Amino acid sequence: MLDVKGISKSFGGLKAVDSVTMKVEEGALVSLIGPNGAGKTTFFALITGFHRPDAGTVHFRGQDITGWKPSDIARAGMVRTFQIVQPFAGQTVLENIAVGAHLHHASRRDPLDHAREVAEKVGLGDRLDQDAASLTVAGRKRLEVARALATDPKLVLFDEVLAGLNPSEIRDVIPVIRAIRDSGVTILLIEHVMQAVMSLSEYTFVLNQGRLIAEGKPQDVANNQPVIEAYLGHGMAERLKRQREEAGA
Ligand SMILES: Nc1ncnc2c1ncn2[C@@H]1O[C@H](COP(=O)(O)OP(=O)(O)OP(=O)(O)O)[C@@H](O)[C@H]1O
Repeated sequence: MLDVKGISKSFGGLKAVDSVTMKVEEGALVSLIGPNGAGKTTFFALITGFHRPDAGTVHFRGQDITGWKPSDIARAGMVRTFQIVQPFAGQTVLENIAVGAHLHHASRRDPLDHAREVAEKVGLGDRLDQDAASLTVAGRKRLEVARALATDPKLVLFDEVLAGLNPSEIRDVIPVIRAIRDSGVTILLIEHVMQAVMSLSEYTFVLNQGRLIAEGKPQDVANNQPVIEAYLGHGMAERLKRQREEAGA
């Protein structure tokens, strides 16, 4: 479905994304993790057309989409969410969702009907007429998911949709994400909430300082020495191992 080869992006002297290669299969639910500043959001921006790569290619559903505009990539079926959710002020939840639906359904069907269906899916069905600006953080996150879904994506990129939520809100949203995948949408998510990474994703990619340093099943990746070092600092993997051995001895 998604085939990224050797993609790179520098800002001044900083290599934010450094020759990253990644494949996501159709129907997968995979995650992209890494410490702050690792390049995750920049990677999303590169593959969805918000930044132009310095090098590398992006193929989506067999088509070379490198350098395409975000709106054309969305029309081809790939959309991203944003970390900072900014609803259109003065508009209702329904209207906010319908903006995304309009992108695809202008000539086919009523965008408001489609938006209603999407709102149900993400648990906003009872808040359709509320001013979107009055939603709580959790509500705004659901709205961001809904706006992406309203474009009828084949692949959706979620950028920290669980950030800022409390544990019970996270528990509520995890089944929503799973249901989206089960409805046939492929998902790649950036996530810091490890509970979600572990329980949701079947496969994980790890970025550090712009480079892909590990990939595999989340449980395996979490025990991978370079990954532990990237998160906790140099020498940490060895120290943890020694602690575990001492505790077991
Ligand atoms: N537009 C920009 N101009 C200059 N530097 C940038 C720009 N966007 C990102 N960077 C830098 O690129 C690096 C990667 O940033 P990015 O936001 O992609 O990381 P991230 O992994 O998403 O981090 P976080 O988990 O904190 O969101 C950082 O050092 C950041 O400061």
